[in-house]
Amino acid sequence: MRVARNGIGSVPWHRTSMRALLAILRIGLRSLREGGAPPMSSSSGGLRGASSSAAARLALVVAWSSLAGALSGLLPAIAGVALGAVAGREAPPSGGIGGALARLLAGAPPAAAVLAALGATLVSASLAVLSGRKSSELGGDLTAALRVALFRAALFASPRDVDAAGRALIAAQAAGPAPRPPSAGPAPPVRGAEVVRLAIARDAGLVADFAIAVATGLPQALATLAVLAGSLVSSGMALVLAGGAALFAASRLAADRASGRVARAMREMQHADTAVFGAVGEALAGAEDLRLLGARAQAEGELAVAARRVADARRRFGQALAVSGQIKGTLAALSPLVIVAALAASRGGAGAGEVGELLLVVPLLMARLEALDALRAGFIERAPLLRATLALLRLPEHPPRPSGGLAMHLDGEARRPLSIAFEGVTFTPPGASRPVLDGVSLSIPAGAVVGVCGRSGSGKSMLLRLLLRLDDPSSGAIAVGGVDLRQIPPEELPRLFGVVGQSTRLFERSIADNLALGLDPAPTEERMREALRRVELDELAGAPPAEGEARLARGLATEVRASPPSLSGGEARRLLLARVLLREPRVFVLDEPEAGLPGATAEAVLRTACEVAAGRTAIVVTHAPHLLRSTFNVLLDGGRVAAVGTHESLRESSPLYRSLLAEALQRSASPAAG
Ligand SMILES: Nc1ncnc2c1ncn2[C@@H]1O[C@H](COP(=O)(O)OP(=O)(O)OP(=O)(O)O)[C@@H](O)[C@H]1O
Repeated sequence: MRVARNGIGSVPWHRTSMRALLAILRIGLRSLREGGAPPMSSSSGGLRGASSSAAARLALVVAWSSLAGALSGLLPAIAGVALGAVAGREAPPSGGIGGALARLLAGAPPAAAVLAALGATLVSASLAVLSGRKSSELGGDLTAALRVALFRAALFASPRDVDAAGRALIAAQAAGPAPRPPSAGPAPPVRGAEVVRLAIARDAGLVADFAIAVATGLPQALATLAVLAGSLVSSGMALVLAGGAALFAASRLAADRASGRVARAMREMQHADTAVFGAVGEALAGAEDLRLLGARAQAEGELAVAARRVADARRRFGQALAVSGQIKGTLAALSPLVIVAALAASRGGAGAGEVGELLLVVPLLMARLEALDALRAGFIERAPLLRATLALLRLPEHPPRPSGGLAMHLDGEARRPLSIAFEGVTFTPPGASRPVLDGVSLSIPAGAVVGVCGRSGSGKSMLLRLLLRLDDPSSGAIAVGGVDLRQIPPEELPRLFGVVGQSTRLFERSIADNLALGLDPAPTEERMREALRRVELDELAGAPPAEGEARLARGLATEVRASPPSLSGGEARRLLLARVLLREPRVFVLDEPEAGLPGATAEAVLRTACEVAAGRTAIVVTHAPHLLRSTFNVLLDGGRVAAVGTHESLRESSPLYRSLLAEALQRSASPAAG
């Protein structure tokens, strides 16, 4: 028996895969029921129409499939009776379903028996078509619902966890005794987030299709086999059942090794596909950087390696599939032997009806056993995919919600500024050997604008990450307005903090859409224009061009493009500030809002930022302390608070501050900086 490598222990594959599939199905159906929208969303979501009692639809599909399967199990007996009637046999078959049917039709003209057989065949085929249609509809809806559920899980989780899950997914696909691909050089790098993107785009469909195949194929095959078994045993043809089962068992044993190879080849192929997807995503996003670095040929080479691996894996998959198919085909071709053996056992006592029934029973028996085997192989092949998909769906939400009684809301209070307190905050990144922040205690009064400075790598950005709950302290606590951050529901954080960070980005949509992102109701155009004017972006506010100015004024409908960029660095930074302004946050968090801008622009942007923040609590990280002459400043060194004070007092008391000041002044004075 195959044993799953899933970290759960030595649990057989079929139990873990089946459990994973059921759990995924439950999550998918729940997502379908919820309309595919996250619980906090106010929109109804596009799937709600399709979601009406998803579980009931699934139950109906299972019922149709079972009925279609049971009826097709009856068809050989019905056809046998019809053949017997046409052949003019006097005595009806003694036992079984055939006997019962023959007795039912006794005395009826042969044409009636033939019509009954045709009618039953038609009904069975119609049921199968109906169940097929319903199941493919459900499969489409389930794919959409799983995509949404996977996307939501990834979006609400910590990026660290998403990256780790993506890497684990690839590791699971690579697990097992798959032969290392012989060609194509070193393995392409794995990008966790890209793997998760592919899981949402591709794997959701694979998993949904498999779930529906199991939900329809399993009951159909079992129902047919149960009816066939009942019919054969009751009519004294148990030998046919035993012969068919023996032949199938032999085929399964022979094909088992081959389907193991198919499973490994399939995983290898998915792995290689993922590498291509990751390489394409990264290279296209950084195409201009690659060109400027002269690294386009290298990127092309890496993609070629990944693409060659897919070709190799596909070839091996095709070979393994052909061998496994041949083994099954050859043994299926031997199935007439079972008929011959059954006829020999009847010692010539079989009439046309029985012969006809046997001719239909054996292929049907083999087909249904093979359908069951295909599902079994499917479970083996997809075991890593199912487990990894479930792990993705179960990614913990970040930041975690406060448990019921602990939740505190800052919303009810007047919109007065809030104080901030760091108390003995230490943070060591997962896997790192030493803390990035070490016992930081800091008290920021309500309404103060505080500058944070320090050398590169001193922990300035990390301090802000912890305040924004992008990470949580390893020890110590942070309080805002006297409330521990961990007690504030995560959905309230966007209204609490207005952030312009080093990597805060605009999205590829209009300026108005960028400004309104996350605000419900969206601000009026007039409010947007006012915010743009406050950050000195009059041109984007739609003001007419100055007299004699050739450039046409750009307005709120102007599309933001990242590559090539449609806004200058300074414009983009000001637009981010306008976005923060519109949110009316309680605390401004600005991480080097002037970074990368030339001297005069940097100073102007920082001045605007401080004006925007005036009267509210604000933390401004900057490399240029001289830009924060009027604020109370905190100096970080090696993850610790080295000194606090006004610009003047720090200049007098701290050699580190003086040297940072000198470096910053030198930078802003040098032509390269401006
Ligand atoms: N996941 C991590 N694992 C290990 N070290 C990390 C991790 N994240 C950050 N660090 C380290 O923590 C230190 C502080 O980083 P941080 O980004 O806060 O510095 P900073 O003061 O903002 O620097 P800069 O001014 O250059 O932006 C750096 O040395 C950085 O390499």
